[in-house]
Amino acid sequence: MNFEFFFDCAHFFDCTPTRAWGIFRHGTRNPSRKQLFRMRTTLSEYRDIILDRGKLCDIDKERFRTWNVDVDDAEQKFLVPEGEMELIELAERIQNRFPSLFYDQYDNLTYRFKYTDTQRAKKSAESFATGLFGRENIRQVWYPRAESRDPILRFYKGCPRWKSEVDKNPDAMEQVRLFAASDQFLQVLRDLRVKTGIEDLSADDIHLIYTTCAFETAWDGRKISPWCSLFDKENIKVLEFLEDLEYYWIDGYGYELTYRQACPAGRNMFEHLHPESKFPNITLYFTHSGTLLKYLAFLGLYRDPEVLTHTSFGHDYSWKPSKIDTFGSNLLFVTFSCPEGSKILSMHQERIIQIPGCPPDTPLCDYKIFYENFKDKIANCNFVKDDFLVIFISYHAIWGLGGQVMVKVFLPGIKTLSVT
Ligand SMILES: O=C(O)[C@@H](COP(=O)(O)O)OP(=O)(O)O
Repeated sequence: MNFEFFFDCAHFFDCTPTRAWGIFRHGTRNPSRKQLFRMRTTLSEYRDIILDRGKLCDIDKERFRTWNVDVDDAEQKFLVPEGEMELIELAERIQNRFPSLFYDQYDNLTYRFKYTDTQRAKKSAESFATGLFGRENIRQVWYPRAESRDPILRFYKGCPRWKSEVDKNPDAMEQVRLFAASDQFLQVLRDLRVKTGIEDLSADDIHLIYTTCAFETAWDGRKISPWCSLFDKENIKVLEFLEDLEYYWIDGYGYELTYRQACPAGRNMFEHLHPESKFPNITLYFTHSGTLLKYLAFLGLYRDPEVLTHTSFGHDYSWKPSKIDTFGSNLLFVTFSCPEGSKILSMHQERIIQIPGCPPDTPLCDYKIFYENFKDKIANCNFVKDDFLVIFISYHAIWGLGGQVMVKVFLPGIKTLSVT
């Protein structure tokens, strides 16, 4: 069903929006220090070779002639002006859609913002607040202390089991390695070696060129990055697929542990969306790519019937991080009070989405049905953290009402955090 028709309706017939819970990736940022270093060294050297013997038209060569890296190391991964605008405008659009819920006056009983302990997430939260309340009013906004290993906003940072079994597990990259050895990828390598005139250009170099093209396009869509001119459409499809594959196996459906560990965030969502929740009406979290992807998989979104492997190239599939995990990616859930009970509206990238298990023919899902879909995952969300077994026992389990007792059991010698 096409839900666009409902898109501008803050009120669905007799329903009124009462609560919201949103999780956002920060906006467009600078590359990491390591990437900046490689851009300054490797790419500057390649720029000179391309100018000398690259097979490009004059206009593309001209772009290379004036190219340099203009980002200070001290600002690695910082939010850029474009990223601020993304969050300001996103907030304005959300407010326009739900004006009665997203008031333009801040008060800490209505709003709760939280960001991770990074400049880009903090600045994104502040930009979002600017969009809601206006630049002159944002000093009143209160933010809780940011945590580097926030158990909700960046749950995987505190999960050594995921780190060893998935993130650092060489097997998790097997499909990526196989695709990097495929004819399709080797063709990209050949194409780029001819265009650049660099005979020993490596797969790593191609990745660096591809991400530089992506960053420079994100910073200013009106400017053409010279590095993009090295690719044709087919090359881009191949490189996009390689990234999709990597994110699938590291941050998505490849391993169940990856998305099961998102259950504390899921529980938090229900605690805040419940119609009788005592938390502020609007909760907004500003975090990272890794969180958004794992949370999408926790929700069962963009799941393909077939496992994504190196042979899936050219097939139709939904797990596309270049669309579902862009800078400024957003997931927003809104509780509606309706005559027949409470309902949930789910939105991803500002479009209404259907959560698996919810009826396909209506944008609003009964709160009870919505909760039922996740009840088991939330009830079986047990973590071992440091020396303590931390068990969340939910009371009022029905409807996931926001109440729980945290029990810590001392377990000497156990240092892993795991989802059981
Ligand atoms: O912090 C970063 O470098 C990446 C990966 O973060 P994790 O998945 O490691 O949190 O996320 P981004 O900030 O771009 O959203």
